[in-house]
Amino acid sequence: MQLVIAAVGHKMPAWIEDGFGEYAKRMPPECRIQLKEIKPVERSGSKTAETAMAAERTKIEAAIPKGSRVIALDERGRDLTTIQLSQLLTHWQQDGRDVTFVIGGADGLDAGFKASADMLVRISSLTLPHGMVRVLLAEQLYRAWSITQNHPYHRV
Ligand SMILES: C[S@@+](CC[C@H](N)C(=O)[O-])C[C@H]1O[C@@H](n2cnc3c(N)ncnc32)[C@H](O)[C@@H]1O
Repeated sequence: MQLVIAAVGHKMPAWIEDGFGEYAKRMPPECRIQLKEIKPVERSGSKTAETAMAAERTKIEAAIPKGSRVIALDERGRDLTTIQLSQLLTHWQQDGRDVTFVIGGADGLDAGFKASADMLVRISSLTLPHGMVRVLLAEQLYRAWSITQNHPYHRV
């Protein structure tokens, strides 16, 4: 199983890249995180947020591996505890399908895309900057994996 993070946004500041890299590099080969950055669609002239998000949706869908389970990140999504995430990770590893987490851009994710995702998940009920979401997600995936391994990183 491969974990993919498809994230609208590129040219992130070094502190985001370092933070993401710190957790991504800790993941074992059988649970590697692959980051696919999607260049945001330019917001200009008559383009509405909806038009831009629809164009980003097309690029996001092109980045999702065929057959992958899709988890959309959204502040209105379902709350998961880290333990629940670790249980999901175990389940995903057993069924072997890739899992793609999708992080939207400045305006968020296209409504139709969110409706079609397998799951809508939030990290908090606060609106977070998209760069920070990829760092927090990578840390939570590492923490969830460490729980499945009884690794001392996670303390109850
Ligand atoms: C700046 S936010 C977009 C905010 C946008 N106004 C909205 O309503 O979704 C950019 C992306 O970061 C992710 N994001 C932001 N806050 C989040 C949270 N609390 N939980 C999960 N994902 C979040 C989502 O994928 C969102 O599309």
